[in-house]
Amino acid sequence: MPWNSNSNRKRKRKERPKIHPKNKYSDCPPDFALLASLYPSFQPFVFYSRNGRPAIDWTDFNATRELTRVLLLHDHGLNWWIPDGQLCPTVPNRSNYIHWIDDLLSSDIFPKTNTKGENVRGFDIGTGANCIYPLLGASLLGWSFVGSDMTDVALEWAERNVKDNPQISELIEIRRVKSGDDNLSVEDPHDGKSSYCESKEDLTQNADTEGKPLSSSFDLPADVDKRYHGSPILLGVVRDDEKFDFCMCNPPFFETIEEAGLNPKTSCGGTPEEMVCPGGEKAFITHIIEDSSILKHTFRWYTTMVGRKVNLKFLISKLWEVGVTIVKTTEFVQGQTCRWGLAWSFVPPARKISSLHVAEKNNLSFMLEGLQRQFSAIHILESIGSFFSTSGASCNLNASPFTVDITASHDHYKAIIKNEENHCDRAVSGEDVQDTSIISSCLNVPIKNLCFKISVFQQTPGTLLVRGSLKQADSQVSGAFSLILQRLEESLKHKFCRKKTTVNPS
Ligand SMILES: C[S@@+](CC[C@H](N)C(=O)[O-])C[C@H]1O[C@@H](n2cnc3c(N)ncnc32)[C@H](O)[C@@H]1O
Repeated sequence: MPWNSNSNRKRKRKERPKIHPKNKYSDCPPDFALLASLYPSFQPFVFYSRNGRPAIDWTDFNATRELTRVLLLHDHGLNWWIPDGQLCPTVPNRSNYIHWIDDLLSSDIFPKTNTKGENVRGFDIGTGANCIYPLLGASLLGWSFVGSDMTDVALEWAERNVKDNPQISELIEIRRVKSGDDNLSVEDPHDGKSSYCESKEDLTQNADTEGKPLSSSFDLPADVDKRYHGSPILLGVVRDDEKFDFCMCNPPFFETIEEAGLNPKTSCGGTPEEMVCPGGEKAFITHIIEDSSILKHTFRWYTTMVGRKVNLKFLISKLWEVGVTIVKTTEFVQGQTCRWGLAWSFVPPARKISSLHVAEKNNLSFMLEGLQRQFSAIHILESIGSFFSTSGASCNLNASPFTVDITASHDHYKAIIKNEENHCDRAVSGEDVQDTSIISSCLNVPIKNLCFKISVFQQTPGTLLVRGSLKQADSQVSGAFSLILQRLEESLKHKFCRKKTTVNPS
């Protein structure tokens, strides 16, 4: 198994390039011999293989649980335990997800609302008895959390794991999601009283006769049983007045417990309640997407783990259908296990506005991700040509090396901007109102001829980079150039990517 001798470490690190660089274990995997010498309770689980390397039996639940306990204690100062059979998390693996969320929050994709690390508030969907994400997020980064779950054992042990760590206990609230028919309320396990209850009417506005949510865009093809019909996930659990920076989720991945018990090489426990839900992760995450399309700006980022790549593709197409503004994915690899991280948001990206202020730039680029399969670089290039030529600008298209040279007068420029305003079903959020007023003032200032080149580069299948290079150095002209590039980006995404251009205000 991983994390043993130096040579093995090097080999494994090469094989597992996806461990996050900020992960405590990326350069320094756990040292079993050291841990065994420091923690006598761990010692019985460590043996030395023929080549003298310390190892543990990964098929022994007690061994993996004890390893998690000592790692949380030794490296994070956390007291932790779970009862027999509950899902046992691997600490390096779970830390990767936390660091990825930290990257999302620190990126400049959206306008900042939090100073890094301050008052970041997360929601862990299905925190489990192990409560691993709130414990790691609070101890590594000082984040506060609501951790939801619905089984008695998960709630009882998550509470215990929080209380046993007084240094961070104030940061974590464990919230009960009621299961069963009367599942439309949540309880605070501290006092057992219902702390929130959305009216059944509100929650079943789009419901069938059995109270199961109905949504045209979410119906899983011709298989009613595969639609999620369990307890509420976000809607009905999150309170009206709450805002979060992110939510995260390690969902019940499987449709049956037989499917769940498929990895004979490890024993990480996991009860049917933890591992299984009707329709599996596809149905569970589809329901999160459905909730997010109603809750919208309640969360800056919605995130989840996805266990199967085929589901990832399906879920990404659902996201574009509901009008998200951005989708991000990553891969979490550890040993033999590979999972994906999926993140989305309804917040308008900051770049749209900031590029107006960063008007001095002569080279601007954007990505076209999630291209529909039938389109390639040549289609994009031709579309770029017609985007400019319909406004009267002169275009010289070169199919090798995929460039278009454009010369546009002030009138052409005005036509490009106005045409696209009419064509695109543009957003009406506050930011876009501001955007529109800046555009009007830009259009009224006469500019010289604009000369620029647009180049198209293939990145990966389904992803292209479009770069615009202005041939003049003039701040007034580069402001107009920036606007043109925005319009081009909107137009191409609208035409070629599976994404709606409309951003509905929440
Ligand atoms: C795979 S476990 C994840 C546990 C923990 N977060 C981890 O990563 O090890 C999934 C958890 O989701 C919980 N769960 C299932 N449906 C839920 C719902 N509607 N709301 C909240 N939790 C739910 C299960 O009880 C279980 O604890």
